[in-house]
Formats: sequence, structure tokens, C-alpha cells
Amino acid sequence: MYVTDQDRFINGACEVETELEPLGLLDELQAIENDMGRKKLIDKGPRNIDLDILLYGDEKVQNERLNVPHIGIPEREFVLRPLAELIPSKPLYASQPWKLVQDYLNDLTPGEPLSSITPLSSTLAPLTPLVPDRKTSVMGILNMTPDSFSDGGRNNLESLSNTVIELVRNGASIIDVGGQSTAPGRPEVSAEEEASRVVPAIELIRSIPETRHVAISVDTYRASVAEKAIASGADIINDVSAGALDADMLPTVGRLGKTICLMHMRGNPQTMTKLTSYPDGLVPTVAAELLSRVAAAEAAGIRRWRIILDPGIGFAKTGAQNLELLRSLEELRAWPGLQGLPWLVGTSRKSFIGKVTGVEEASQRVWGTAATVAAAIQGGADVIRVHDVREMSLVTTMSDAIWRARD
Ligand SMILES: Nc1ncnc2c1ncn2[C@@H]1O[C@H](COP(=O)(O)OP(=O)(O)OP(=O)(O)O)[C@@H](O)[C@H]1O
Ligand SMILES: Nc1nc2c(c(=O)[nH]1)N=C(CO)CN2
Ligand SMILES: [Mg+2]
Repeated sequence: MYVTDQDRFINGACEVETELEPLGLLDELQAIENDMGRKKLIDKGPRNIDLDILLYGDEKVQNERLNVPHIGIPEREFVLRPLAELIPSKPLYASQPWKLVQDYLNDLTPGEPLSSITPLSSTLAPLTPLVPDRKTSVMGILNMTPDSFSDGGRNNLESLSNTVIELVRNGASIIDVGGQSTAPGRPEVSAEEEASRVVPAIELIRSIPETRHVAISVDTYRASVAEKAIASGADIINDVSAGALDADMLPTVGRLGKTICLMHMRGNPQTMTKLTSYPDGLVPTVAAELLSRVAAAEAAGIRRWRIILDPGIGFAKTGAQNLELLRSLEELRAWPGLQGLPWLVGTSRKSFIGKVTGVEEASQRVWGTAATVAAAIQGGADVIRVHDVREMSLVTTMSDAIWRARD
């Protein structure tokens, strides 16, 4: 990981007993590194020894010299694997699915190539797209737009706080905060206005004990909004344009080291409804266009293990194309160059469901949405993005029981 142009090296974890305080222990470890003649010329590059403190009992340390738990743990399988061997009984993250990751890591044959682990936050178990019995994550939509079709504006912090607590109680492990609608033809708001809608929501979620551990995603295609959101505590940037609408987006997320969702779309929300021609086939074209966004993201410094893909249901697609994509998720997941990356699928209440079922009112499209969620999970989705969190969490649990069994 990080610097791949270097010799192979060995990683291990060990448990020690010490009377040293955390900073004293760091001093001791650094003295050993120095004694061994450590030279570090490239950040994360070759060095003859590296001694890090991963955990210190259950203590948390946060100062300019030391962060414990080590902030690199959630994205480093070379750390997770020896840790899982060492402390199989200790869940390292707040949420339950971590146990599954730990069991999975413990089952791996030593020496197997590293598999893929996508961190969502520093407290939530990462996505493990290659684990057959992984649980699908539910991303709950929190619209902070006054024009949203789902639930209107939310100015009142107390009711907002109840809303997010409810989302989490009902099964959301990720909250997707949006300050501007990307539905076809909705008005654009200024970046300042958009940031002023999402930042207070992020701060609020981080301040409520019950929701502090969820991952916060921000639905934006603007780099300046992403930067402010991350500064307020967001973990994931959900960019419906996959970085194409703002040249600063990919470098910003790369620099800040966060996870990004790259969604397939064409044009912008104003023009996309006309851009539905796929003469070389829908699935091959969506795959190829996503491959080029992945390449752009990596070139901008975003780590491959911090990328989530999304077929972009309802974006530059006809109703029939949305259905075809839902049917083809397995093929997309297996596409050469895209294997091992996690997928998010967002179908919730969208108009193709209205078209098929004849339900005009978006908020009444719950049953139709349920069928799409089941289909997405059958196709291998790792995250589903929904409005009706309670109902769709039940659909997810049931779909996982059917499709995410180990055999
Ligand atoms: N838990 C920790 N263990 C060790 N060093 C830490 C920890 N938290 C913060 N640091 C700081 O990180 C600095 C850089 O560490 P080092 O040069 O070993 O980087 P590295 O090992 O390449 O990176 P990483 O620690 O991310 O693997 C150290 O000087 C130390 O002050
Ligand atoms: N990642 C992702 N983000 C979205 C999606 C979607 O399908 N996927 N749909 C939206 C419009 O409802 C808004 N944002
Ligand atoms: Mg180190």
C-alpha cells in the first residue's frame, strides 16, 4: 500500500505489557528505531524498521505526536490481519459487522495477497466487498434542501437531531447529507448556500452520542463544500459526477485522505436526461466510463481502497436502462479493472419505479423500492442508499439472509 515500488517486507503485531505512559512508550520505540539506524527518505517508503503503537489498552490518545488507536488501522489490511490474529475476541470498531471482518481475516491463509477493505470512517467496520457473508450497509438520506422531493427542509436543530437518531436506530450506519438536489432540472444553489446547509447537520451528528459513530457522507460535487464538510467531521464524499464537475474535487479528497463514491453519470443534472445513448452497450459503456473516473481519482491521489462505485441509477439513463443496470450488477462488479471495489446503489423512490408501478407520489414508492433493494443485494451491492430506512433495513436483513450466506 502507498509506496508500492519497494522491496517486500514483513509486518507483525505484538502485545506488550509496559509501565510506560503512551508518550513514554513512543519515545522508547523511536529510540529503538534510531538505534537500528532507521532512515526514512520517502514518506511511507522503505525503512529498515517501523514501530507503531496500534492500541494502548482501551485508552484514546490524541495529540500532535501520538494518535491512539493508530489512525491507519481501518484501511490497512497488513495491520488488521495480524491484529485480528492477536486479539480475535476484541471488536476494534463500534459496530457489529467488524466481528465479521475479524473472522474473515482470521480465516485467510497466511501469504494470500491482500484483499480489499474500504474504510468508511475510523469507528465503523470497513466494507469488505469480497467477503461472501458481509452485511449490506444502509445509507440513510438526510436532505437539507428546502426543495427536496422526500422530506422538505429542516431548519430546526431539535427535530433534525430526532431525525438522525431515528435513522440510526432504524438501521442506517451511514448518513448521506445533501445540501443541493441533483434530481433532473432542480435549481443550482451557490457553494456557500450548499455548505451552510450541510455543515450544521454534520456538526450535529458528530455531537450526538448515539450518532457519533456513524459514517457521514456528503452528497456534493463541489470541492469547496467537500472540504468544509470534511473539516466538520464528514468521512465520505458522495460525488454524483465522480469528480467531473469540479476539477478540484478529486485532488481535494486525495489530499484529505477520505473515501469517495464515484457515481456514473453524464453531463450535469440539467443535461443528463438527454444523454442516454449507449451504442456500444449499456454495461460495457458504464464500466468503461467508471474505469476512467477511477483512473482519474487514483491519478489525483485517492487511494484505490478509498473508492466506492455507483452505477448511477436515474442519471443519464432511461427507465429501461435503470432496470437493465439493476439486473447487471454482478457483471459490473466482475468487470476487468473494477473487481474488488465496493458498490453503492441508489434507487430509492426514483421515477423509474413510479413508471413501472404507476405510483406517482414519490413518498409512496416504498414497495417498488423494496424490490430494487432486494435486486441490488442479489447483484452484490455493498451499500444501499435509501429514504425509508426502517423498511429498507428489514428488506436488507432479509436479502442478506438469502444472498449473503457463506455457501
Ligand atoms: N500510534 C502511533 N504510533 C507511532 N507513531 C505515531 C502514532 N501516532 C502518531 N504518530 C506520529 O507519527 C509520526 C510519523 O511516524 P513514522 O515516521 O513512523 O511514519 P510511518 O510509520 O511511515 O507512518 P504510519 O505511522 O502512518 O505507518 C511519528 O513521529 C509519531 O509522532
Ligand atoms: N451515490 C449516489 N448519490 C446519489 C444518488 C445515487 O443514486 N447514488 N441519487 C441521487 C438522486 O436521488 C442523489 N445522490
Ligand atoms: Mg511509524
